[in-house]
Amino acid sequence: MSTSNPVPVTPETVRAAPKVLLHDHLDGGLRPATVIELADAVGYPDLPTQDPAELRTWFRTAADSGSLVRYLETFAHTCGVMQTQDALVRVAAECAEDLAADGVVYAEVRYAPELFSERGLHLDTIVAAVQEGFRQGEARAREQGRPIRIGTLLCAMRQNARSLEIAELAVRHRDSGVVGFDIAGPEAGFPPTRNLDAFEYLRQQNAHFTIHAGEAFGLPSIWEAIQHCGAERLGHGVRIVDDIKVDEDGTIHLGRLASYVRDRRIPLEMCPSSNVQTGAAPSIAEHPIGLLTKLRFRVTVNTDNRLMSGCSPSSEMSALVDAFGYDWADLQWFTINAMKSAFIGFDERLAIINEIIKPGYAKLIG
Ligand SMILES: O=c1[nH]cnc2c1ncn2[C@H]1C[C@H](O)[C@@H](CO)O1
Ligand SMILES: [Zn+2]
Repeated sequence: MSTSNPVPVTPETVRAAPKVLLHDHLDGGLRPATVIELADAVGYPDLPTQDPAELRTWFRTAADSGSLVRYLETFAHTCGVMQTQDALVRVAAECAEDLAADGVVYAEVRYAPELFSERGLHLDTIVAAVQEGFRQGEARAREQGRPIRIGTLLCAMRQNARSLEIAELAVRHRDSGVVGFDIAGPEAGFPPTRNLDAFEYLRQQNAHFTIHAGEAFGLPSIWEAIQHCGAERLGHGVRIVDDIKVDEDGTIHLGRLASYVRDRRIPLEMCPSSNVQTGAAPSIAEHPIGLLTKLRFRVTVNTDNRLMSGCSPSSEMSALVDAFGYDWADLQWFTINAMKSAFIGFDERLAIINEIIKPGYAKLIG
């Protein structure tokens, strides 16, 4: 990791570095001003304030509860304004632009279509509108000299039991940019095995899926997600540390599940700021990402919900630089880990690694 003439690692240079994002919720990343404008346009009356700066602070504070269930309550306001095709196109386009401006070159953005049908939008219409928005945002980003590619993941909400229907929706739209499936929502009380029919269907369709697991609930959730459901990646997966023991003398013991996750290179979609807010980790400095990175799990760095956490892909990476002293080689490693773990084709992943990520970091490493 020694370098001849590296560019200093600062928030600005980290922002300029190529990054890859696998775990970012569309309804958790709206611009505060957009929430307010859309609330006005669609007639949503329940926003806590009409001032963008105050709203930004409100989301962050309200999500800072130490509980996943209360954290999730804040999404009522974002989903509340995402109930028309125009709103969905706009939110998706701005998402692509914002990620591109932060240096993201490839992102998988997820959302639950069932949450946007309160006013009667059909699920297929919702997916088409979001895809249209991403294409518009990609085009604008390209014009601004920040090309980005966005793949979409469709989530089913654990508490709603509509996962097979959403899995079928994802497969129906696989040729227009939907690259995978996920289940989200409250974890405790809603084990991933409640959705086995959806996962079975996806496997039969050779489709990809990840599962939020090991965030608000521990090892049984991770074990079920991998061994019963067949998840290719873990959303968060942070509680895998419960299966790792560190002796006082520093000797490290991996349990069978932790070994399996590491040996099979199962990607961990880690979201440090979100985990601190929901109580899954005490602080960034004490976040298990430090240990898991040291042990060379397939760690990736993600935002989860940029609005609720007041973060961006680059701020999340910079926070890790501050906490753990990571250098460009580490940041490149996270980025390549993420790109290797994406749900697009092998040839496309390789092209982004070789043509964009490696040359980008080579310039920074010096
Ligand atoms: O970190 C999370 N865990 C579980 N569910 C989540 C998380 N972040 C967002 N969600 C939920 C709230 C959104 O409305 C939904 C789809 O994006 O996914
Ligand atoms: Zn999430």
